[in-house]
Amino acid sequence: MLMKQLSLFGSQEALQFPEDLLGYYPGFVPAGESNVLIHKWVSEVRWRQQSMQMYGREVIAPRLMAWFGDADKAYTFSGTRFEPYAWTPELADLRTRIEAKTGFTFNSVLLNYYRDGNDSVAWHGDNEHELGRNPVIASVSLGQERRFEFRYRPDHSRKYGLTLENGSLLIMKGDLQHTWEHRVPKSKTQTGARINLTFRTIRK
Ligand SMILES: O=C(O)CCC(=O)C(=O)O
Ligand SMILES: [Fe+2]
Repeated sequence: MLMKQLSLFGSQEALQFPEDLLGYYPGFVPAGESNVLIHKWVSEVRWRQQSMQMYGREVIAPRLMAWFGDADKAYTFSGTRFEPYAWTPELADLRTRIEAKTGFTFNSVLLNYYRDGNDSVAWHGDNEHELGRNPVIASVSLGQERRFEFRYRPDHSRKYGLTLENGSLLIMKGDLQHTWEHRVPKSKTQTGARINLTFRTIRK
């Protein structure tokens, strides 16, 4: 499934993508449940639009964010400190299902709300100090499918992409965050709302 998904901007290089760094599980959240969760979270979550330091400049993040997790697990990225909201029953349930499926454990989750195709996340790696070396990140995507792209840090011309479908679970692991960057580019055609959840382990 992943091989089929990992289409390339170039050609036969797709074969060289280190697949042990990714796991992709389409349909992890059933469509009906996904719909209910999106509607609930769009209206109930206390979303924040962060301003953050990007390449030395203050920029407003082109999406909304919310951070949930164990009370003592604050998270700092791009110069902003996030104090977590407490786990909700739905988020705790999703976490349990991911842990059961993958065998990995998580103590926090970042929600990103992409209101339409103009919302995006720029090239970055989730290699913050709090996540430790070779973090495992479980990414659940709900709603509008969007393109998810990777580029190799030492050579930006090595790029790959996959489509994160409604209800899919993507596992990122190994040294992916240190050796590759990822992004969700803006889209003129994928205009619906999307919520992405990245389950993480804050080490402190
Ligand atoms: O929305 C996504 O699929 C990815 C979000 C992301 O990369 C992040 O929150 O670090
Ligand atoms: Fe990320």
